[in-house]
Amino acid sequence: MSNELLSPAQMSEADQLTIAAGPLDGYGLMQRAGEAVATKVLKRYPAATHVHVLCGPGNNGGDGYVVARILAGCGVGTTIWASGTPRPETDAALAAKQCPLKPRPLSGFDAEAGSIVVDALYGAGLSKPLSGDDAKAVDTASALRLPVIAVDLPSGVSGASGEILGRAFRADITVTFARKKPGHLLLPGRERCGEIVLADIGIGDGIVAQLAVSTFENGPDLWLRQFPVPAVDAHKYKRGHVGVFSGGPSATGAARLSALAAARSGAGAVTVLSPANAMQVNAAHLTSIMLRKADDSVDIDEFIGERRPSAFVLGPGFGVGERTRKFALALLSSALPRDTRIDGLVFDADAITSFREAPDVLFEASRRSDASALVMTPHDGEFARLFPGIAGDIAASKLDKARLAAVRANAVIVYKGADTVIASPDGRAAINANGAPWLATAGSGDVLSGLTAGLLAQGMPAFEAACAAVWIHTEAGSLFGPGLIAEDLPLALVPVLRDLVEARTAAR
Ligand SMILES: NC(=O)C1=CN([C@@H]2O[C@H](COP(=O)(O)OP(=O)(O)OC[C@H]3O[C@@H](n4cnc5c(N)ncnc54)[C@H](OP(=O)(O)O)[C@@H]3O)[C@@H](O)[C@H]2O)[C@@H](O)CC1
Ligand SMILES: [K+]
Repeated sequence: MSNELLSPAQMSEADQLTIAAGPLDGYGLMQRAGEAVATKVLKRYPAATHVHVLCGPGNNGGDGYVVARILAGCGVGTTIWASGTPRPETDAALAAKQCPLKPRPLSGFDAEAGSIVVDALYGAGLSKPLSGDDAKAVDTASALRLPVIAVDLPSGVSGASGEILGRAFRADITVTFARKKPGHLLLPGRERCGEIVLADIGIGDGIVAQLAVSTFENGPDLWLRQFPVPAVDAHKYKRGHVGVFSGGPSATGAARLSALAAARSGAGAVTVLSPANAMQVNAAHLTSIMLRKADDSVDIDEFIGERRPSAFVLGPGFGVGERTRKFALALLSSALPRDTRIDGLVFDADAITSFREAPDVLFEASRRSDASALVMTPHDGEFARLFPGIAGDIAASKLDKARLAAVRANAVIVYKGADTVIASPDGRAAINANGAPWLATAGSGDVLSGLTAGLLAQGMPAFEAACAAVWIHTEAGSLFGPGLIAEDLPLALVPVLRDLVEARTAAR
């Protein structure tokens, strides 16, 4: 699997394991890294008049000296601008010695139009904010609008978190090695990477397998095997039944969007559970989707007992308050194995906000319930309401925060945004990078929660269902493009679902 994401510490471990296994040593890996970058420069910018290679004091700079040596050897006008000198007897020092070009101090960095910048200042070893000549070099490259190829990461971007330390280059291309790092996908880092090119430098899949990686880039590779494809003789109730709770008479649209998405996902039956006073409004807008009154927990119990639903959505348009808390807790206690078996619960929007004063009540109930059954889908504001301590931890990345929250809540957390992170209480996490700006529209989250419930109802495990729903949702948004409104989304899911079903069937 090549969708693993390696933290800088894991990358260095992979480096050490590869060296220990032979035949490549550290200098050999550096040669390969430099070759990969130089090849990209030559291919992508064959008409470049001059290449300026900015080299830092560590191994990222070492890669830079290799790039400069190769380019100069190919007859490309090349200048090295060095920020410090490599420590003696390191691979970087050897790479600098092997390079025939005399470095100039970075303080004097200047360039002419038509030239290219190779940023090899800092990569995995970035340890503090860029300052002084380094920061000035970022400003110069940006003011001159020069194309930038970054080695491993744009200098200034943290590979672990995607944070920008002080200043960072805005690369057109980032060439990274073996596997991507979380900082390539998390914002704001992702925006600084440009096109990301993954180069094989001799760190094999077997080496990566030894690292027991639990962070992934979200994509079908991660969950296609569990993606539901109905059997030929599938009865509608065998394909899962989703219950979606509706708000009052003036707040029913969100539930219907959610219900439509659940139906499109392939669930065999979907019921909108409506307060008595909103039954007429809902009835006027529903056709294939069923409708049932649900005013209190007795109604919920009856529905569960009679219709055996396999998943629920609670939250969209439902309202914040005591009634929502009661419904949420009733559903969680229904998910207990001694009671009716429910495959999945999706709590979104108001179901999350309703527990802002007492999140532990929710977490306790989820701990008592079937741990794998609950998926919560907070955006930034909702996340901060439910997990104020975690949200305020300035040392934690979005990836760390989602992971901590998943453990705290004993639930799969879909921490939404343009870089949605999905985290499971078992430690696995995925970052979604096929984000579409068109999805930032009212009601889009309601569609996501319905889609997630639809996949849960068809037996997909919670982490995989959440990852699949997020990916499908963003893919559909990208395909639809400009003009997208939430009403379009359930139908826009269809071509994405069709491709997945085909891929799944072909893989059988
Ligand atoms: N691992 C692999 O598989 C392979 C890795 N390879 C390459 O190695 C790179 C990692 O190398 P690396 O560990 O030497 O770190 P690197 O990014 O060069 O920086 C460390 C130096 O910079 C300094 N420094 C940091 N931030 C600073 C700042 N803001 N301002 C000023 N100084 C700062 C830091 O100082 P210190 O923190 O020690 O005070 C230290 O001296 C990796 O990205 C890839 O390109 C490839 O060769 C092949 C295989
Ligand atoms: K760099």
